[in-house]
Amino acid sequence: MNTKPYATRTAALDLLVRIGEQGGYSHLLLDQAMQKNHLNAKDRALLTEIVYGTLQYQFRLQYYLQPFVQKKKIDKWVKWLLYLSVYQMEFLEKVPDHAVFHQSVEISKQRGHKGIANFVNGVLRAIQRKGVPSIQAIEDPIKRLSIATSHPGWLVKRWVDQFGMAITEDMCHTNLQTKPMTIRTQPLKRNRDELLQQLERDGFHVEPSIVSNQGIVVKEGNILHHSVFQNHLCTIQDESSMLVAEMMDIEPNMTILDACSAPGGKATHIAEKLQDRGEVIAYDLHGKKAKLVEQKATELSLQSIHAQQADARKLDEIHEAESFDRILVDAPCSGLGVLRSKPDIKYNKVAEDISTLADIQYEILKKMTRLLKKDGKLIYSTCTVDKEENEWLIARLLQELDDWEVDQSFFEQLPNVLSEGSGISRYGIQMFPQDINSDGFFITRLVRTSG
Ligand SMILES: C[S@@+](CC[C@H](N)C(=O)[O-])C[C@H]1O[C@@H](n2cnc3c(N)ncnc32)[C@H](O)[C@@H]1O
Repeated sequence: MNTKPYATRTAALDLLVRIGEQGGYSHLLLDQAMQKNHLNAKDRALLTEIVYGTLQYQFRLQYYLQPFVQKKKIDKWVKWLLYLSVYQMEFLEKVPDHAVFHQSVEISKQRGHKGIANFVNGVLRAIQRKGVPSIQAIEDPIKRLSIATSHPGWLVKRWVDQFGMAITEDMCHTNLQTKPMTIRTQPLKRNRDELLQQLERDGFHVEPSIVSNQGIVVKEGNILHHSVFQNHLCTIQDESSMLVAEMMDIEPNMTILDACSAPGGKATHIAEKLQDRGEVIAYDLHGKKAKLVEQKATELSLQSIHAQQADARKLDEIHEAESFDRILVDAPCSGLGVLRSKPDIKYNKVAEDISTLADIQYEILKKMTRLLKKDGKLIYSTCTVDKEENEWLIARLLQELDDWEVDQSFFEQLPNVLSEGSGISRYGIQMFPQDINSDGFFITRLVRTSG
């Protein structure tokens, strides 16, 4: 008997219970499960699809199941087994219903008993017979969008209040789609044109990024298995994330502070922009994470990065005032711009988390103003879509510090494709995931007022 289908579905079920009930990180646990179960490439792809798909559509699956399960009390693992089964029936055309029934029943018997197997079988067959309930029948537009795209109601409402229905709708739907892999060349090792040509020759479908002259969008092909990735000629980075260092206006020989730097995606990009001449002083609150920055710098053969542990809120005790040409605060944030790769975030965050984070972001940013040279530039970024952590935070800071302003040349230097987008405000740019099919990010650049 081929046990592989059970191995993949059983692994998917274990992961979903762990992530869904205990709040584990989806990307880390998925990696571990793949290694532990020795799955081949096809099963890895199926496991990823089932785990991410079920997590992404959790609310919609719950809505689909509700009329069939009603108020019956079921174990958590049975709930997740039903979710992953209905996900396959509704979203995966290549998996036939009879295979889903068979595997779900077998898993129910192995993990529970015959009574559970009968229940699961009954629910799934009733869904096949009667069909799932209609989403269009939900009258309230916020609730309809929340269920259809499986985002918490409070978050949909918050986004609609802050950005309007059209942007929110687009964003929620984009959050369910996969995003192309993007890489950043290490230009001191290999220039982008050469890398593009090499990858094309090797059968990849690649395109140059429109926001970074080091970026490449990999439309087809698995870069993780290619020597250019394994030999660290490039690194994986989202395009919005690449835009941060692009907007720092960096020149060689500068002294740059990266206050919240782990795992080092932007610190290494900054060092590359410096042509590895100058200094990148990189900190992170966690010592172990600061080590990751060092490791990434070593992999990419960058000498100009010095990473250490420190709380960014106390850096004025370590460094003298006006020490840096550029300071980056890529702040700890709610991560609402990266829901495509980390779907668990949307279920775990609550509105109060945002206010707590905004206080920390404010404190870090304010401390940094002392450390910047008179003619320096302070860059603030988050991978989130929320005004309290972004525009309103900058507005609050500028109200308190009347000798600071948003650097107007920042807007002139934005790539054309973004310069007239809906996310531009006087406080910076809010990139939505749908803008260039990348992560949601906020970026701005502050300077002291002249005169
Ligand atoms: C968004 S991540 C930074 C990502 C990084 N810049 C990159 O591009 O790879 C935010 C980082 O801030 C760190 N952090 C959180 N609170 C901090 C604090 N008070 N001081 C310094 N770092 C902090 C977190 O550990 C986390 O690694």
